[in-house]
Amino acid sequence: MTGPSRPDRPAEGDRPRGYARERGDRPGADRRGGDRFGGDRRGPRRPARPAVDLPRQVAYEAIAAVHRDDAYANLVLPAMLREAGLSGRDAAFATELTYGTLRHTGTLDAIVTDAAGRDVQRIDPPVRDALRLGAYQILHTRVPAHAAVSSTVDLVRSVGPGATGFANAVLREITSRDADAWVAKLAPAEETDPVGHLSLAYSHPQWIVRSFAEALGGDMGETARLLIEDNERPPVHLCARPGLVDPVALADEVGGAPGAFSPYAVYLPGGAPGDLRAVADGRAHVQDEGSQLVADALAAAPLDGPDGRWLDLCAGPGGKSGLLGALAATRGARLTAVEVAEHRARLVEQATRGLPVTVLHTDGRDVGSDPKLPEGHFDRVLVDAPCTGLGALRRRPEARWRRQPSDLPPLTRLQRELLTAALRAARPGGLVAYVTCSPHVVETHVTVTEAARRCGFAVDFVDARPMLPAGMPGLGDGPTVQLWPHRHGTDAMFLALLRRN
Ligand SMILES: C[S@@+](CC[C@H](N)C(=O)[O-])C[C@H]1O[C@@H](n2cnc3c(N)ncnc32)[C@H](O)[C@@H]1O
Repeated sequence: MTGPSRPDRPAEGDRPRGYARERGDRPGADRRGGDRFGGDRRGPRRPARPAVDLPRQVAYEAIAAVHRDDAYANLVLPAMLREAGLSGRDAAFATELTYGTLRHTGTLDAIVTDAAGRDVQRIDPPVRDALRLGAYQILHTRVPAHAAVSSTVDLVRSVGPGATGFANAVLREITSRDADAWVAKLAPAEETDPVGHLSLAYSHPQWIVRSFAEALGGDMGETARLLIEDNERPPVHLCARPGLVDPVALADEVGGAPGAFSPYAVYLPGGAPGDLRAVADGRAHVQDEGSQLVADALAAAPLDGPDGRWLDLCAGPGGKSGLLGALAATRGARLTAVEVAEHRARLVEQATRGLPVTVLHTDGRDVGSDPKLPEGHFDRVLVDAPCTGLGALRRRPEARWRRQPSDLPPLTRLQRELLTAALRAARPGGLVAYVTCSPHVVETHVTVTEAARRCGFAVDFVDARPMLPAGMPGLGDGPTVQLWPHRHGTDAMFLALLRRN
């Protein structure tokens, strides 16, 4: 690996002048007391001349906050956009830069390492984040290369002034190839190391590529299509709550389109769904179509005997409880929604206001010991278990780099315990839906099989496929269902339907 020759490359360990986090300075902060984006908090706001245009400055700040403070991009970015007064195309550009850079970080880091001739981890963090942002613009946007380079060098001038020459040289080297040519140079051969190849080509950690490939039966071509989909901007779906609004009418109202599969889904063209009247007044909520389908499948499954007591054992923040609560209202049933985290239990209360839902702030594993969660009591039980979230990576751009294989053992233990509790909560003949937004087989098939084997009473698998819309393609051989972004346009939700005997 060689880097460009550059006499002005900072020496290893050089801390650029003026960069003094230990004094409380933050990259981009105005040392005279101004805010991050040029305002002066000590006096009346006056126009400031930022070194970099605001969308790039905001994207940089969001990326830096994710890496420096372990922030979540989907939480910090909207606040930063508001603070900077960005909207419309500028906000969309800042969002694209932030999310795109975070998603592609693995591949961008390999390219920066090669172009710099030094491991990206040894570059000062503010300069490193600026280079990632610059590399993303060069390789994945229509920003002209010279503009991407000069704006990034301007950014480095404010966040790591000693490194402008270095940044300029690295970025120029990156412009020497397009994204495909960089992958051809740096990725291992597809034939000898397919996982390593896909990992570098589509910017996912190898262990995640391996787990997707396993869940897709070893089909590397399909795995590649999934990884590509994970790098796209995810669609926004609304759930038109049954009994409260018709989805076609809702689609008209919001300028969207009825969904392809869920009878409640409306696809939004863009914008801020939180601002919609239908969401504010509780006729609809934001929810991936796959989440709607798995919750609806539980409600749709045939059941002998009473059908008035429904339970959601992992309810926060309340998306599936919102749909199940609305369905319960149309069928004279009542939903008990359990959530262990207090603030999330409050979110469930907000999400189910006006619906026949009782929210319990308690541990779902307390079935049998909590008098409000008696054993053998419920007709339909949902356990939407805490999981790695590998099926929703397109919605959380930094998540793929944060998750580790070591997250699996504690999560799968909890999943087994919650599913066992759900089976105990169901009455004989009652139905349990086990759901994850992860396709990792350890969280799906292994968890379900183990819990069913060890729960202490007989359990049957119910074929879940007929509970999904007729004609829905790509549902596999059953009895469980795995949805996929690249097949169905949904998050990768897993569903197993069990009947307690
Ligand atoms: C995947 S989320 C559920 C999403 C929810 N069903 C929805 O559609 O909005 C899992 C939830 O389970 C909660 N949880 C984790 N451990 C729990 C436990 N022992 N008992 C009850 N809830 C638990 C988490 O706090 C989290 O809110």
